Amino acid sequence: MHPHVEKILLDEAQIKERVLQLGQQISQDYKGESILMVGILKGAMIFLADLVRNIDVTTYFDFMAVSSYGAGTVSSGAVRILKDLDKSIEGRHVIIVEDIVDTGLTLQYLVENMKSRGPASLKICTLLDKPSRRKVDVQIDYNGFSIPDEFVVGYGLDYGEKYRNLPYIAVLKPEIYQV
Ligand SMILES: O=P(O)(O)OC[C@H]1O[C@H](OP(=O)(O)OP(=O)(O)O)[C@H](O)[C@@H]1O
Ligand code: HPA
Ligand SMILES: [Mg+2]
Repeated sequence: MHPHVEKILLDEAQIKERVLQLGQQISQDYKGESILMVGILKGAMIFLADLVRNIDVTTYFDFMAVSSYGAGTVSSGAVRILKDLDKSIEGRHVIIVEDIVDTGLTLQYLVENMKSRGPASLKICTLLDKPSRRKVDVQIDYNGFSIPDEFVVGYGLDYGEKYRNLPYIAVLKPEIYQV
């Protein structure tokens, strides 16, 4: 275990099993269609990479990068586009892939933004949901795990850009968040 980690919330085996289930469910729901998975950088990168390997319908990728947290643990509330999609999503079956839905502000912005581009359908898939922190109502179609109100890192999620490479989802020791 990494020395900065206080506790592991979800270990590698739990994540692997749930990601497999989500992939199977998406494959079933989109049978005969092709899907465009839009990964939200950087956090969703690892989840997306594992998820798509469990999907057996025709799958395309695109990416968007937005940022609202900067270096801290509190959302600034203002969502900035750092990288936009490469191509039009008009008429496509789009799934937004997120690592976590916390206040919901990022997702609300993304859903409104993408709906205006005329996809054939739009669904949301997130690995983690922190429902107790929600500030705006957002509909999640595929959720890996609901977690308590703790700032988590690992499996793509960062604190100050660190810890994304941990293979599990963990909470850091309090003294790490304070510095
Ligand atoms: O529901 P919210 O309160 O809006 O929080 C969720 C968003 O915050 C994180 O992104 P971040 O801005 O940290 O970018 P990152 O993925 O590059 O770390 C996370 O990846 C989600 O996109
Ligand atoms: O708990 C979290 N961890 C990392 N990034 C986040 N962005 C929103 N919530 C979180
Ligand atoms: Mg972040």
